[in-house]
Amino acid sequence: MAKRTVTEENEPSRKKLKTKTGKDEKHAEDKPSTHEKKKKKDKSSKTSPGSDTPGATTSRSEIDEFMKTNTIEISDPLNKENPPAPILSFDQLPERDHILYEPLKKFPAPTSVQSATWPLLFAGRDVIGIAETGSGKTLAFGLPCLKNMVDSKKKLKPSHPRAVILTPTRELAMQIYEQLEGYAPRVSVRVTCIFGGVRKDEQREALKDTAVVVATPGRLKDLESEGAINLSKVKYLVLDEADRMLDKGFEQDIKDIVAPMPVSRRQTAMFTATWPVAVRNLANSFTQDPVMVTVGGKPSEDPRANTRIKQVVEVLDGRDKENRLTQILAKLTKESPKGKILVFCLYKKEAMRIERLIQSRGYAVAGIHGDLSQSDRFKSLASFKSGAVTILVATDVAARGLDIPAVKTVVNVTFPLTIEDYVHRIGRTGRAGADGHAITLFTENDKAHSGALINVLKAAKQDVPDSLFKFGTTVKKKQHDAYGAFFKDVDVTKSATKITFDD
Ligand SMILES: Nc1ncnc2c1ncn2[C@@H]1O[C@H](COP(=O)(O)OP(=O)(O)OP(=O)(O)O)[C@@H](O)[C@H]1O
Repeated sequence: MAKRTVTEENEPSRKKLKTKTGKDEKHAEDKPSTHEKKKKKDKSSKTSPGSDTPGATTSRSEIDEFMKTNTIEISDPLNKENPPAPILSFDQLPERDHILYEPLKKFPAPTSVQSATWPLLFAGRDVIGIAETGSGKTLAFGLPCLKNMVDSKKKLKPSHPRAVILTPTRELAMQIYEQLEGYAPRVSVRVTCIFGGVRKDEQREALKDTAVVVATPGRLKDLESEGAINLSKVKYLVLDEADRMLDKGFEQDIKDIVAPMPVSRRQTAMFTATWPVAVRNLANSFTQDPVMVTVGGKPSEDPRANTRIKQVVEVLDGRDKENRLTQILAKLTKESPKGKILVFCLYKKEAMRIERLIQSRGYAVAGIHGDLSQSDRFKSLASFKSGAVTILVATDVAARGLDIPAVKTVVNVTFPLTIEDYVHRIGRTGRAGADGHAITLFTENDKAHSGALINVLKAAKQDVPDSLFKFGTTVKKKQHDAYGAFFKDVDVTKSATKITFDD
């Protein structure tokens, strides 16, 4: 794969991509033909309970009970009265004995989001899946992707992958790749992971013979524009962390990447834990008759945190933060010397300062932020994952999606830019059914977030400190177009020129 990652290289000269795809296909993206619509409609009726599909062997009352207990809502524009039923066990997967599913045996049952989205995705429907952090979304979109590749009768054309999974950070791309690699080789499906910050040579080579590409948008666009990859045969597209991918920072890149893959000829899956109003309309333009699946209640203005995470908010004077942080770390490490602690900062410079502070107190600590080289970012992550260091200081590049085993506590030294980022940050703990703990230091500077934070705390049945109420309960409308985690991952000591994202 292009985990075949290497060191820096010079920028090669870029060729304009010459493909057969052109205007006609772009038009097709806007307006699917009646025939194509009908095809998808047929697929939708196939998934109704009682038909020959996964889920069909469970009684309606069992399904209703399951959906109620797990607060699953499924809204299908093509089948409003009788939306497709979830599957309740791995036995109900299509071709249940398929070799692809064997590694699932290590899990007791599908998670709620897998139960609800698998019947839809296996049947070829577009899906927008919204479920709490750490709930198994990667396999929710990953397994149907691999099955789709297995079922594909056509021979793979060199450099023409059939599936693309887009994700905002390099670490996340690698993590998705690693999860898929637990399944793909069993069915001889080749998966390649590409992202920026490393050499392109091996990525170009790997792209020649791959069915599935897991990528960050910038590098994929780059390789596409130089002709190393042609996306016109893509029939399965995933936007992981979909709200992040559709906000202003990535929107244009995503549009450019999907342009050669008409919406009518591809299946699109979008997954996330947070679904801000700002991106919802845009999401519709990337999908065709998507089924909306929500686990844990309909998405509201305020995102929902995983309820197994105990959230503690401490309101304090900004000048006391560092002292308080060292007290917290002393207490946490005394209680649980091996317990992993993830410390979030907003700025790169701040993260470096806090890392130094923690180091000066004698702790083994690593850092991860946008100023580090890619290999240092991977090294930090690996040593935190393995437990070689128990404290990791990070900016929001690590807020989303990263599945680090047994993070005991998340500490927010500085509040993130958006309430969605808060939910993603604390979601690094309490994963896969475990309990978690998050401590947030909140100062007057963060008061614009008090209303939204109070709502998140209340919705997750957490205590709201009186001191937080004094900042007000109004929820401010998003003011900045570039909502999202990375906006402030810039060097604030330089005059700001360009906001950079992972590529
Ligand atoms: N059916 C299952 N039962 C138990 N654990 C599972 C199951 N499916 C996946 N997992 C595990 O749950 C953990 C979290 O999964 P994953 O990383 O896909 O979460 P996520 O929903 O994408 O989280 P986030 O919103 O933070 O990106 C992983 O370690 C994964 O192996």
